[in-house]
Amino acid sequence: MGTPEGIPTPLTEAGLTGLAALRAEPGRAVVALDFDGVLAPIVADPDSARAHPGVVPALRRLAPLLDAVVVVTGRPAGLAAEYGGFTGVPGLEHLTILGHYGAERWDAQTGEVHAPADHPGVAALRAELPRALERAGAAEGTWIEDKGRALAVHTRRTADPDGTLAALDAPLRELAARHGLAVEPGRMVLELRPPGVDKGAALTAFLEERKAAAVLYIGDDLGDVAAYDAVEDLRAAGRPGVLGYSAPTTGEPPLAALAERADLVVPGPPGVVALLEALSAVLASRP
Ligand SMILES: O=P(O)(O)OC[C@H]1O[C@H](O[C@H]2O[C@H](CO)[C@@H](O)[C@H](O)[C@H]2O)[C@H](O)[C@@H](O)[C@@H]1O
Repeated sequence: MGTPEGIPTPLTEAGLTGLAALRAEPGRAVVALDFDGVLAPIVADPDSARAHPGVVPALRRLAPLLDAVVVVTGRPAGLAAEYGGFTGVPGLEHLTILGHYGAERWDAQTGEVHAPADHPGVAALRAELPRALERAGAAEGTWIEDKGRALAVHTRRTADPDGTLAALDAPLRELAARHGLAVEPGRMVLELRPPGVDKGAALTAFLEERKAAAVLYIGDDLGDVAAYDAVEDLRAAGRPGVLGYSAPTTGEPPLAALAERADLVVPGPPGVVALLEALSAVLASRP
């Protein structure tokens, strides 16, 4: 079910209120988007992930109608800018990327990444992780993604991705704790990263900075739960928001932690693009 303009009808009162607020005052609204699984289709090799071809055209139309568009991702901010195709794009001059769960920030206007100093635990972990995975009996196909200021252990390419992930959970948590790092679980991945940031805090700070009157957030993975919490906190404080969920199109089951809370569900990145296009058409035709 959707509106005549092609925007899915929010399933909840809070979502209806949030969408109405965004439509009433788009110039004071922020659209916040996760990268992998929302803007970029999920693929086996994270280095091959690229934004869906419809993303940049859709954002070019939408961004000038809003206060801001922000990408909130676990990726390094500069890498998300590159894989998204967001650099030097007319219409996206004000795009912001909050990378590494908010530790890094990239602004299209400068093309610069702002980041804190490296956490010393990551270098120590880098030296120890391959042996630790061997000791834990990690299944063939388990591999390490070196993200610079974090390390992610992927199991998607093993024979039993969920079983391998479950078996690695305890040893990786022990290892992370020993190096003063946090564990960030995701789709067939456990990331060991510096603590102290999450997508919720990053989103809240960005919305404060923009003095945003309404927000639409779209996520797909466990890292987005903190952003959902942040939007719900803002809603409780009287600031409208819409929670969007980009559901898997690859045969994976939906993630209950988001699917059960979402106001809007769309089918993966193609569904996100369709939503962004419908939204920009509606906003552009306002009297
Ligand atoms: O916050 P996000 O933008 O969703 O990034 C979170 C993690 O995404 C990546 O992993 C996921 O996407 C991969 C590419 O499609 C896929 O192979 C993997 O199974 C997914 O978990 C990325 O590799 C991680 O570094 C990010 O933390």
